[in-house]
Amino acid sequence: MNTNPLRLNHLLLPSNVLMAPLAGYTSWPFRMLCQELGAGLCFTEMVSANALKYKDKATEKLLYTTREERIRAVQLLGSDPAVMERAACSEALSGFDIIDINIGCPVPNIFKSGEGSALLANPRRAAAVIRGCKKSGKPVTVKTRVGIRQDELIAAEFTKMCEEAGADMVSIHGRSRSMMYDGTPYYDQIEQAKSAVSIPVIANGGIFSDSEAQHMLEATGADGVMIGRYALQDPYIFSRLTGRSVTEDKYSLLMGQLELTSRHYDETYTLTYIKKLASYCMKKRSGTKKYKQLLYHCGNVEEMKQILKAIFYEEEADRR
Ligand SMILES: Cc1cc2nc3c(=O)[nH]c(=O)nc-3n(C[C@H](O)[C@H](O)[C@H](O)COP(=O)(O)O)c2cc1C
Repeated sequence: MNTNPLRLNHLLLPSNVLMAPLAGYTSWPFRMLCQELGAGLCFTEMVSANALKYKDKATEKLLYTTREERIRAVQLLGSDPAVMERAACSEALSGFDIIDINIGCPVPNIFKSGEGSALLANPRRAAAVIRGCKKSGKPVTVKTRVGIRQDELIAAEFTKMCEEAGADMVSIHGRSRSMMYDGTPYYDQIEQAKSAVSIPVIANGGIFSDSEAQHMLEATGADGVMIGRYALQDPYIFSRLTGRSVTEDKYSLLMGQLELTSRHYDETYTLTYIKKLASYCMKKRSGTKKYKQLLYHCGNVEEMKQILKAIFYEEEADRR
């Protein structure tokens, strides 16, 4: 695929293949991995603007980053412009370069509270939220969907509103809220949105292979693509699409993630994250039930190393 660096306000993203924010996965270790493999930008998972004021341990973990992450993007969830402005300008986010606003989350309790994809029905409020976040002086990006219902798709007008309110980039998940995470994305909606604005538009949704990434780019004319779930099962998609050479096999990659996570997070967090990631990495492989059981009963990091070795090193060696 023809990939290239992407200008976002004053920042130059090294590639136009982006990693989607994924709650429970896109913590600092996984973002570092995607960066190493060629992803142009990664986002924290969504962080509630309201929760920021409590400074609790869970939010602290979500916001963990280091200078080794070259461009740091935090995603905020909220619908009160004043609260969002305060969060975007807060000391807690001072280490981040980009503020991304979640206008796509379909989860019922978030939707009912007027946040996430509910803001698609309230463009004036969404515009005020964007203007509030812009007070941080940082580039502000929006991640949204093509609409709430399939019979009322509004990608072009909503993206135009985002640009007018000051957004520096809009990533569009080509599905409506009602479709949740399934079904063919509306490529035409993303294409119309791209034609309506001059800021970068990123196309997201349903990319599960290199050829689907290529197709997404061609069908929408977008400035880049954003990959979500598929990157968990095959993070190498970033290196293939961007032409970056990588020698590490899956076993070394997972061991690297285990080492990195255990150095920066507590053991409970490390084990939970590695169990989920290793399970994703086993997708499409047969006979993995016994390994999944081993993974889920594993109680410490040393034991986890042995299990990863059995699954990803010895198994692979047997196959060769
Ligand atoms: C487990 C999971 C967690 C997600 N968390 C977030 C999130 O925190 N913020 C967000 O904007 N989107 C979130 N999404 C949506 C993804 O970023 C992406 O838009 C969606 O999965 C479609 O892309 P894909 O088909 O490539 O996975 C999440 C999706 C999944 C499956």
